[in-house]
Parts: sequence; C-alpha cells; structure tokens
Amino acid sequence: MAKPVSIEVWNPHGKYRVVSTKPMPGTRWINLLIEQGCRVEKKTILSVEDIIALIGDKCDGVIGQLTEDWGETLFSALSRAGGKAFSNMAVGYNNVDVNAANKYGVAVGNTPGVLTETTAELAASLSVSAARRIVEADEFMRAGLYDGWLPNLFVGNLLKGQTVGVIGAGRIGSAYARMMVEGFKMNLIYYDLYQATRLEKFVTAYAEFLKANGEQPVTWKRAASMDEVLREADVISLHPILDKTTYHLVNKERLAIMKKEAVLVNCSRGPVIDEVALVEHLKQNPMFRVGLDVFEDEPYMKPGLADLKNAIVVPHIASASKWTREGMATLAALNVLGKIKGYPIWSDPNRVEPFLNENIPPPAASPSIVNAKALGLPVSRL
Ligand SMILES: NC(=O)c1ccc[n+]([C@@H]2O[C@H](COP(=O)([O-])OP(=O)(O)OC[C@H]3O[C@@H](n4cnc5c(N)ncnc54)[C@H](O)[C@@H]3O)[C@@H](O)[C@H]2O)c1
Ligand SMILES: O=C(O)[C@H](O)CO
Repeated sequence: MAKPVSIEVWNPHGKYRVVSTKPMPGTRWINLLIEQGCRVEKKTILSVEDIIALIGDKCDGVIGQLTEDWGETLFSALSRAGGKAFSNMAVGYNNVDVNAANKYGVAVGNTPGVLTETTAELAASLSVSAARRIVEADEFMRAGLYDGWLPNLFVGNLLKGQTVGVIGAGRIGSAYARMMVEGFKMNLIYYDLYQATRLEKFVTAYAEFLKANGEQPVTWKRAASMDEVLREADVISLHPILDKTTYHLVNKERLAIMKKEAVLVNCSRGPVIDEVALVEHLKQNPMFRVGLDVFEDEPYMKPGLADLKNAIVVPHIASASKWTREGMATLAALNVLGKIKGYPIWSDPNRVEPFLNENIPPPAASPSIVNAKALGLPVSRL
C-alpha cells in the first residue's frame, strides 16, 4: 500500500496535470508550465510505489529524477493515466528503460548541454585537488597539525607538460579536455567510439598559439584502445554514458596497467568503475589518487573507500551550479510540455541555449527527446 503523499500544487484548475517527483531549483520551469495551462504538483518521493500513487488516474506528464527506476511498471502506470510525456532532470538516462517507454508511446526527455561546462569544471577541480592533495592538506590544517613549512609536506603532481586522458570525449569529456589542455598546458590522449574533430582542432590551434609565443606546444592523440589511454596518461577522467559496454570499464586488470602515481576521476556514473577493485588498488598504491563524484551503489560507498586518504569523494554534485540546475529543470519541464502540446522536437540537442534565455519565450519545441525517432515524432524546422 503506497503511503499518502503531501503534495505542493500550483494552478490547481489547469487543464493538463504535470507532476514532478522532486522539488527542482528556480521558478521558471513552474511558470512556463502554468502559463500553458498546466496544473503542477511536486513532492520528494523515491519509491516506484509512491510515484504510481502520485501519477494517479490522470496525469499528462512526469518530470522524474535519475534516482528513480523508470521501467515497465512506471511507464504502464503513466500510460494508464493518459500520460505520454516523461523527462529525466538529467542528461544521463541509464535509469530509464527506453524500450518500455517506446512500448507505451511515452516520449523520454533528457537535459543535455546545460550541464556540460559545470560538470567539466567539477571534473577539473577533482583532478587538481587529487593531484595536489588539497583535501588531505585541508584536513591536516584543521586538525592543528601544521607546525611550519616543510620541503616534503603534501608534495603532489605537477600537471603542466603531463598527459591528460579522456575516456568518452562527448560534450562533457571534450569540455574537460579543453580546460585541462588550455588551463594546465597538458597533452591530450582520448578514447571514444567516434572522432572528436572539434576537440582535435582546438588542441591543434592552441598548440600553434603556444609555438608562436615561444612556448612548448601541446599535443593530442586519438587512442586506438582504452588501454592505451590508461597506460599513457597521468590524469584520466571518465565521461562515457553508462550502458552495457561501459559497465566496469575500469576493473582490476585495467587499474593494474595504469601508472602508479596516476590520478583517476569519475564524474560519469558509478558502475563505470569496479569500486571494490578500486578500493583494493588504492590500498596497494598509496600514490595513486582518485576524485569520485559518483559511486557504484549510490548513495553508499564500497567498504573501505571512506577511510582512504588517496580518495576524494563528493556526493554527485558535478552539475550543481545554480544556473545549470535551474536550466535542467527548465529543459525537463519543456520536454514534457512540448509533448503535451504536440510541438515538434528541437533539431539539435547540443544547442539548447534558446530555451535557457529568460528574456525571451522558449521555442515551441521539446528541447531533447531521446526516443523521438523510435516514436516517429516530427523534428522542428526552427
Ligand atoms: N556526475 C554528474 O553529475 C553528471 C553530470 C552530467 C552527466 N553525467 C554523466 O556523463 C555522461 C556523459 O554526458 P555527455 O553530455 O558528455 O554525453 P555525450 O553523449 O555527449 O558523451 C558521451 C560520450 O561517450 C562515448 N561513449 C559511449 N560508449 C563508449 C565506450 N564504450 N567507450 C568510450 N566512449 C564511449 C560516446 O561516443 C560519447 O562521445 C552522461 O551520460 C551522464 O551519465 C554525470
Ligand atoms: O546525468 C546527469 O545529468 C547527472 O548525473 C546529474 O546532473
């Protein structure tokens, strides 16, 4: 039996009923829905059972979260309530069974682009923090252990001239690579299923700029295999999607081929790393350091991880800047609204800025629907 849920309601007499399974930042997303005749309801709920209760007998669309298991059970409940629109408030949608959504004709939205730079900035921060042992040094200072400057105190790794490795050079991976190459003058090696042409051009142009200014130019290489990146890079950041091909991409064997003093950063999804193997590797290799934003069994960490000084751990905050989180809420709301109103799908999910400008009304389109093709939804000509 589902628990009774207390719900916040806006525009109670709205024609369409849109529910959000968690409070989302800002008010623009609510206003955009209300202006178009939607009644909006939100509540912090987590279980499938509670979401079914919230959907009830009539629901036109749901804005959900990456912590929820959107599969057959929830899509059939939404479909029974007359709903044909769902959006994750996230770019990753490994929590969604898109085939189940297709079966019920439910459009599945996500929120690309608006979080690219924010997430890349956190990955860059974790890279620097791990390389320079910032968290350890902070704890040492607060514990009153600092007696004065010492030549060996918290000696870490210099980034300049070293090699940064990126696995998954899509939107976020490429933004991170640019930050590390331009900001720290690191050489790049990357692995992706596709060529990152724009990224390669960026590094080439930056190398020419450095050369023209009498500095050592940076270099880039597209690796033929992921293992090549792991062997050669000094700092490695993981940015692929999570699917069957990337589950435990970094496992015991692959950790063993990495440099003993390498830094590994994960701001993608926890299961991309075999966390048990990682804990063991960190124990055996105290100079190997990690910066983790995501975990295999979130919100939990595998035993032992929290005790390790060579691990920095933060609670899935990579996209947590105010502008980005409000923008994610807006994109998620507009995905749902667009389907309800019968709007076409925005033609380029990598170019969502027109939806984020608060000074102009958003385009009459759903910004990003991942199963648009499967459902045969029309594409906007805007
Ligand atoms: N920690 C966070 O808060 C946070 C924030 C945003 C995104 N993410 C995660 O980051 C992921 C990437 O986001 P994005 O916007 O850059 O997506 P994207 O689709 O632009 O990039 C993903 C890249 O991974 C590559 N890829 C897929 N399978 C691969 C494989 N087997 N080996 C190597 N590369 C592979 C793809 O070709 C693509 O270039 C999301 O799916 C999400 O899971 C996490
Ligand atoms: O996939 C995503 O968008 C993140 O994990 C949350 O921002």
